[in-house]
Amino acid sequence: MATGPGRFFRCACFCSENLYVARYGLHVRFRGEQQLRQDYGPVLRSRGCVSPKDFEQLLEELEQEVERRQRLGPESAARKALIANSYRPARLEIYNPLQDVALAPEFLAAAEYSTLPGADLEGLLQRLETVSEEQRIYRLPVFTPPFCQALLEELEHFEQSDMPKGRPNTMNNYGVLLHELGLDEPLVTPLRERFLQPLMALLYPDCGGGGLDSHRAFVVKYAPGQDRELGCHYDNAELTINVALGKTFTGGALYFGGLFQAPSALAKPLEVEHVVGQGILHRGGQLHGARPLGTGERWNLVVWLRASAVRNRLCPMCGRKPDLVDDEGFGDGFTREEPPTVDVCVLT
Ligand SMILES: O=C(O)CCC(=O)C(=O)O
Ligand SMILES: [Fe+2]
Repeated sequence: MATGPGRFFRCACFCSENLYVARYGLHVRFRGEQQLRQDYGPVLRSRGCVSPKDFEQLLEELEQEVERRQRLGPESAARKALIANSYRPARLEIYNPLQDVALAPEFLAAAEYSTLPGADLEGLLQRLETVSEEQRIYRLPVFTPPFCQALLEELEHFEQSDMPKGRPNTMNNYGVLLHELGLDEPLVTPLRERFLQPLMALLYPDCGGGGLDSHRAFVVKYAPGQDRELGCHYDNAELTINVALGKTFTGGALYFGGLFQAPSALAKPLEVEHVVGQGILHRGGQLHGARPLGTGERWNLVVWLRASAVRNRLCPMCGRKPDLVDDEGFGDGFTREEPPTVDVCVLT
């Protein structure tokens, strides 16, 4: 069902900033031909956009991408309504409210610890793996193997159905938007509110971890003949959890650089292998990408976690005060409300 304009908004920059050109491995700002030539002429040439035809093709692609982004909200709501009316799930239990039995014991223990009155960061760090202390990247088991399996089966069933499918984000072409499938309410929102929120509040209090009030959740799929890797980017999120669901694969490790707000280039990226069932926690602003898939298929659940109290001050995508535009559902997590007083500081 379409939710229409509501509490959450997106920033107008969505249609003009951070347009991804996979062929040249570049994110660009786009306001028209002249601006594109002026701002990106040399770097585009250095990446192989040399002939007038190359440039014309790029222009056309960018214009199409802007139009696609402008249509995104209403089209997504229409898909969601159609799926709710006509799609027959294979694994109905996935649509039941999230049960503790779906969650790995380590995840339950870490989340439960985090809700205790005396809980602190040191205690939580004993209950998860620190991948990088400096970069504040952590990992822990999230779902049980049977739940991963059931979710994968359901996602594959949906993929093979004749239902309309949206792209998970502006860089991945294959996967599933969980809110379109109706999985936000039973699965992702409880996961965020009951489990991720207490964890993130201890791990990242300075990034809005204690004030997560919306999310965008999707599954990315990598397979031969489809997407195989993901370019370097930062997420439109304060915090991200990325859970490997399966299937069996080689390659596809995540690599991390510095924070986009303080780029130190990707001189020596940190490589982090995906482990099926486990989730990697990182700051949305941490530059990262995914290495090429070797063999098999890789499906990962990615939840971009948003804290309006942080993003209302500064849109992470354009770096300015957000220019609010109505949107469907959680939009891009901006609100008009005065931010509640939470312990946040803007990253610099
Ligand atoms: O492929 C992956 O595991 C990373 C996906 C990702 O970074 C994203 O979708 O934001
Ligand atoms: Fe990402």
